[in-house]
Amino acid sequence: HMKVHPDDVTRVLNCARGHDLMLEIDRFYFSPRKVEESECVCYCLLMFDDLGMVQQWQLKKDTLTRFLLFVKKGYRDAPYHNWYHAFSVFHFSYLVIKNLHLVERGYISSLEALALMVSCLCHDLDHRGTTNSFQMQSGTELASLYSSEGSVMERHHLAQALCILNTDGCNIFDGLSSEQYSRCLDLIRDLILATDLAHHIRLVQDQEKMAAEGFDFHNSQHNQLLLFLLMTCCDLSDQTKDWKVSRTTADLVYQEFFSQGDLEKAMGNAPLEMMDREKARIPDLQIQFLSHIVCPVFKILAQLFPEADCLLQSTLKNRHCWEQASAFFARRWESGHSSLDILR
Ligand SMILES: COc1ccc(Cl)c(-c2nnc3c(C)nc4ccc(C(=O)NCC(C)C)cc4n23)c1
Ligand SMILES: [Mg+2]
Ligand SMILES: [Zn+2]
Repeated sequence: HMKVHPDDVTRVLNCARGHDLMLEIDRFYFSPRKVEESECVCYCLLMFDDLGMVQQWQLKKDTLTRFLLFVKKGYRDAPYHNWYHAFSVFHFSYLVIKNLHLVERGYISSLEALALMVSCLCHDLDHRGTTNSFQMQSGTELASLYSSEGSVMERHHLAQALCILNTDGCNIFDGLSSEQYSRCLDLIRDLILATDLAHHIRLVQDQEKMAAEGFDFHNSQHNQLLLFLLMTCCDLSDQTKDWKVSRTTADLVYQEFFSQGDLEKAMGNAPLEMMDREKARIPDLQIQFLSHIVCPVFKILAQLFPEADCLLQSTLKNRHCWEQASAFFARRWESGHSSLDILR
């Protein structure tokens, strides 16, 4: 089973002690993928501290460090769904809490902010780089455990998160009252399960209605819809960065998709076109994904928070880049070329 060495904890605590937050780490345009892997855990500590959470929730730094190291070890080295994805999703939760002033303005409570950040860190734990439908179709052990409830992978990510919290010396919430503790675990459960895109697609019309009507601070439904929206925004946040990050992320996602497609073909199942390396047209698929999923989500966020307009603009700019790439490839596909090399 996963182990964390005491020297690792000491090394992170020493790193955090003398460290300031990296310049501009709290800006929306900052890409967390630039942080050295060996410094990520130290920066998680600094971000929790920067938001006053260490103080407010009496988080013990050695417990938090051990928890973070277990979470980092809990991710596999899949092309996309790895520790860096978790770290960047967590970083974006820090950005929205800090830059949209979510707690001070009363949109979410400080406990919800804590649960949001911890859920982001844990939301894809032990991901194998394959989808929920792949679990069901190939009858994996995770499907046999969770397929009756749906959201197979998300239930596994949640189980892994709870397992780490129950590991000796890793319960970061042991400074919370029993009422706060159970509320926090309920939030983490709902927030991790909300990262299933199928769950998001069921809710997005309600979220659009909420943004159109205006956020109602006395409506607990609006509070919950906002928390789920924030989880999806964090999970898709690579698409709010510059073109190089957006394109590189798409590369990694399609590495996973095409590997799954290869597996499905080997098993005699026909993969979705977006998973078939022989058929997928990445620029066109990305235009669809940005148009149908990503841009609508950041449009809702920008309607609720004017400061978030820059995020919507970035996703629209990235979609435009894919449109130009698609037009370019359409000409090349006519003349028989097919590699994406020009995008390097
Ligand atoms: C928020 O939860 C997730 C879960 C899993 C993934 Cl891989 C992603 C994700 N993160 N970045 C990407 C990029 C750049 N392209 C993607 C293209 C298609 C899809 C996809 O799942 N299409 C199925 C359809 C029913 C929507 C997901 C993509 N994606 C997000
Ligand atoms: Mg996921
Ligand atoms: Zn994710």
